[in-house]
Amino acid sequence: MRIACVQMDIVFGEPEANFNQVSAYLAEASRKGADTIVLPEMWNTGYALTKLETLADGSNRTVNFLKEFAKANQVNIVGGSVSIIKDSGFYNTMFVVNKDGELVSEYDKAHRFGLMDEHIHLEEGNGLGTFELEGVTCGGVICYDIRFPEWIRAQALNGAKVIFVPAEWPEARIDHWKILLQARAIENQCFIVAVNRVGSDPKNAFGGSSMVIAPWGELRLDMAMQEGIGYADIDLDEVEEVRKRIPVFTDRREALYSSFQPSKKQ
Ligand SMILES: O=C(O)CCC(=O)C(=O)O
Repeated sequence: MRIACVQMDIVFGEPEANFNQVSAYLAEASRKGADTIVLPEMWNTGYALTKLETLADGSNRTVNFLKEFAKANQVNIVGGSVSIIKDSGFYNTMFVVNKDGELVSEYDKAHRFGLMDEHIHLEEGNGLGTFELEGVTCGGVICYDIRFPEWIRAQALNGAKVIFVPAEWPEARIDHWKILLQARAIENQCFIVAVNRVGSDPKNAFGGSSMVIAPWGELRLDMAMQEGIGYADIDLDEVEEVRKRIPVFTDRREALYSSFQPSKKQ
């Protein structure tokens, strides 16, 4: 599977400019033979959370745009995430479409990041976010979600062999990003494809470092601060090889772990 990671700057609060940028990146990546193109988090609006009433997608625009491109160009798109409006409020949502232009996943970010006011402006998701792409079970989580190892583990236990992570991760904590992602790949013995943005918004400078990490933990792509598209070819047989070499999933002791769950506070 040839993966293309779109490490772009995002124009704060300007969906039109961002749709134009993403169109150009999708066209370039598909021209260069990508099977699966991955976008960053909240690429339509950036973190313009106080303006979501007017800016967030309430019309299926993003889904239709991704579906049409995917079908016309026979490419899978892990559509990063976008801000959208549903009946119950605003969400930070990842759409994934396959080469036939079918929507195979709609995942709402499960853990809201307080340092960036998500808990004030966004609703939290409750779905797991695993999906099939060309017969391979994949997972998707968004940015802050990677700080919750049990959440990524739940995807791996549900069969995910490749986990996609779109993000807007600040440069100030980019060491955490790199270490957490590598740990998530090693402990779950799966590929991690993580796409962060570059550039800045009024509150944060972002740290790039989009990466493809193999199930043994090696970096197959590290984009550092380079703006543009990075490519990596991944061989899914590696997942089985690593899982055979060190059979973590066979050796897990679920009953033991649950016997030590802390009792609820009164
Ligand atoms: O966990 C972090 O340090 C960054 C998380 C974040 O930026 C986000 O979830 O948008």
